[in-house]
Amino acid sequence: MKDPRQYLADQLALLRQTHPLVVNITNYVVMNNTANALLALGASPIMAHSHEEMEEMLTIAGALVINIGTLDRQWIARMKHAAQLAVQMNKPLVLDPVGCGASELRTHTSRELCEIAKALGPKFIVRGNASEIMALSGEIRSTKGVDSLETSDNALGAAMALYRQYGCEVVVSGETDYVVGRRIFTLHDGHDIMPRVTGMGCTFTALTAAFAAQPQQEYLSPGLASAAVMGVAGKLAAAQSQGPGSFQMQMLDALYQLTPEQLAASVTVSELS
Ligand SMILES: Nc1ncnc2c1ncn2[C@@H]1O[C@H](COP(=O)(O)OP(=O)(O)OP(=O)(O)O)[C@@H](O)[C@H]1O
Ligand SMILES: Cc1ncsc1CCO
Ligand SMILES: [Mg+2]
Repeated sequence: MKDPRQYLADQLALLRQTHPLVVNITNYVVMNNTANALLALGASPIMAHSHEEMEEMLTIAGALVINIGTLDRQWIARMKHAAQLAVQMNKPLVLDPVGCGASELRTHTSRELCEIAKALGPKFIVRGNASEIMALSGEIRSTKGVDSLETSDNALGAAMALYRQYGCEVVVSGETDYVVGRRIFTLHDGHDIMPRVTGMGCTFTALTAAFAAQPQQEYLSPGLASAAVMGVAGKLAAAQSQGPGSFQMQMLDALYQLTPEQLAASVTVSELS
């Protein structure tokens, strides 16, 4: 990869030209927020989950999000079907294992989806908070819910284990974001108000899919691009906000206003050697 900053600027500029379509199977809590975040950044969302239309959806889409946030038996069947189609059609898939570790159902379903999606290799990406990534890898058995009890620093080993097991890029969010693939990057942007707004992680996941939908380059790290965008937009939005309510609104505006130059200049990224 050329300089990661140049890569990030190019990725954002490309997204603004191509408006990639992202199909989202996601949870009831965040459907509206994530659709708006994708639009604000310059991508195009569609929320769809029925068996009958999934093949057509993936034909026109650049990538698929599977977010297990409000799963049940029927949704799980839809998620597995969509994941199988994504593999057959070689479409990038980003999994958000929301609440993995909070129930056996969530942990088991996340692992089943990983088993299906691993055939995609680096076109499969897992984005979760530290607790979710540690539970998915088996490093911890249970978690409190959808919010992380662990720091992302503690999840680096689990992320590396998942990368080895499934060949996927693994993105761990938190005060430090870790992007673990063939190379490992850390980012120190964002703001501590972000975990006080529901669905910021789900937005991170959806934006990851928007970058995954971009035409391939020499080395593509959709998680690096989305981590940078979330972090820099988060910093800018927090500076304009009084609390979680105004932050949500400011975040959409920041995603909309963010320029490739600003992204490259403001991101705090380094590579672990
Ligand atoms: N303490 C923090 N300081 C700075 N940024 C943070 C902090 N905690 C989280 N973030 C940022 O907030 C965003 C969401 O990460 P988080 O780990 O809260 O996701 P999550 O737990 O999956 O969220 P949700 O399930 O509500 O969607 C990321 O962009 C991350 O970098
Ligand atoms: C709060 C919550 N519960 C299930 S999904 C979700 C959105 C944030 O992950
Ligand atoms: Mg989450």
